[in-house]
Amino acid sequence: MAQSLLDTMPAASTGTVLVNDHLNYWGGRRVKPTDEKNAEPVFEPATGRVLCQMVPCGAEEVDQAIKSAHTAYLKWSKMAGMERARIMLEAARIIRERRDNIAKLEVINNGKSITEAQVDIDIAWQCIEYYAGMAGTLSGQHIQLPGGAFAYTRREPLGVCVGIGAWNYPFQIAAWKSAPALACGNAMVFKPSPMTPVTAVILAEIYKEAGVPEGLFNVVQGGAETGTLLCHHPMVAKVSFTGSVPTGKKIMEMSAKGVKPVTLELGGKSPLIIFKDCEMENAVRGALMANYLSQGEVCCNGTRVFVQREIMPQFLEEVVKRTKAIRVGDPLLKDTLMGALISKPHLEKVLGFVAQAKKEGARVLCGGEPFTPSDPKLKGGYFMSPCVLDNCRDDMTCVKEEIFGPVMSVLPFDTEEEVLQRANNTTFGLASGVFTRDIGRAHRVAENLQAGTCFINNYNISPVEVPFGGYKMSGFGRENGQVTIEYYSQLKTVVVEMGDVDSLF
Ligand SMILES: NC(=O)C1=CN([C@@H]2O[C@H](COP(=O)(O)OP(=O)(O)OC[C@H]3O[C@@H](n4cnc5c(N)ncnc54)[C@H](O)[C@@H]3O)[C@@H](O)[C@H]2O)C=CC1
Ligand SMILES: C[N+](C)(C)CCCC(=O)O
Repeated sequence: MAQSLLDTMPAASTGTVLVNDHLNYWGGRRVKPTDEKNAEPVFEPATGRVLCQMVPCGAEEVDQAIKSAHTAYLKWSKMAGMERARIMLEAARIIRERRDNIAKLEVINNGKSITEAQVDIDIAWQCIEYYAGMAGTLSGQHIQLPGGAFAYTRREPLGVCVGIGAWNYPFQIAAWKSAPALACGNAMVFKPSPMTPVTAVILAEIYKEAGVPEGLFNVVQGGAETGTLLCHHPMVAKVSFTGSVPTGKKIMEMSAKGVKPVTLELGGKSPLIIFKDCEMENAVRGALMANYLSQGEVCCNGTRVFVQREIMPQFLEEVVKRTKAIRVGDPLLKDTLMGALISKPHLEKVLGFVAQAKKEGARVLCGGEPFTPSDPKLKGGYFMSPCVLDNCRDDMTCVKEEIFGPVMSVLPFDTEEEVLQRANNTTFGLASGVFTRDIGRAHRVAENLQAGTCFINNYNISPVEVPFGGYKMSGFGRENGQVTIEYYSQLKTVVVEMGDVDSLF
């Protein structure tokens, strides 16, 4: 069924698509929701039109999805790692083949530009390909003990893992969570954000087509209530979450009741530090990459841009010029660089941050206003012009809180010591960045920034080989990279005696 929805994508344009397929998926097929009276409309951000209905799953449905995952887990976990690898590689291949159609559907549901969505889908199949490569490498240690005795360790899967996703990278988040989980021999029940329910189901269908056992990757729809049911379910072994800090805390509390390990990818207010010896052209590009991907709705964005005072005028001039040139509009058009924000309330929240910043003394150098593209079909869309704020101070709301929109706050600094102290003066610690030509300084700053990632002379690139995750209240656990295998598996120690038992009794 979804294949037919994907097949209609080449002809699809903004404002034309309706999704009528069922959006739940378990037992290897799309499942009709039981209680349609709780349906919530899902909007196409670029037009404000209803795209589909999202019907939250109740306890019975969540239970069915988890049981279906458990049945698949029993088969999948016993397969050779190499066999799991082969199936995952096939899934990656199918995604690559349908990349443009999946990206289009992602744009229609999420509002980001097609160019970005294509990159997101590429990162998704690369992630699955990467962990396919690791599925055959799982191994333990052999430890020699006295008298010929020895021990060995085995890396074993956890069981049924739950993934709970945010709306900013709907397909990619589902891939980032499922790829390492599946590589290790786990099954997954994934709950997308209620605002972006459409593409995770496509991933479920692709895994099935590639040959995973029925039920290995399932999708349940819903919001907080459905998420709560997932976290409390006794057959769930682990929860991996991407979203806000307040929800992350709740996930951790709920998981604590069942002593379930959690991975939390939470918000940020990351610093980007630009020293006067930087290569200016690259620093400006980096600042744009750090703030405007996905309409600024990115957890690791470098939204506090610290610029050394001597180069501030030159930096601002260039950044403002480039920001004004960003073409906002129909996200399915190739030359659009910024699409629509996720929802009307979210757009209003972001504009509210800009109004508050003005009140607290910031100066708007450009943007920060609702934007209505000239195309009449886009007049109900959630667009705004990207914004640069100057005259910012560390105590302003726009500098302290995660805005999750295209709003860059620029702050002057004088010395390395001062900027490090100010950059670290936050409860968040997801990412950070530094632009300088002094390699000693670059690595010193990287060492001293309290964040899970530090980009030197770039920002917001995300190769799947590289671990990603937070310090402090930005969460813990990692996604991507080799290390993530440890977050989706557990270690068994087997101790082997070769002699007689030397009993103390
Ligand atoms: N770190 C990141 O990547 C993200 C950060 N955010 C931040 O969070 C703000 C609010 O966005 P939301 O989508 O409302 O984030 P959220 O953190 O409330 O939702 C994220 C996911 O958690 C689920 N959820 C919500 N309450 C739950 C509960 N009690 N138990 C289990 N699951 C639950 C949601 O349905 C969604 O799938 C944004 O404006 C932004 O500042 C949002 C999305 C992603
Ligand atoms: C892909 N990347 C690095 C720009 C963002 C991924 C993290 C997120 O979910 O916001």
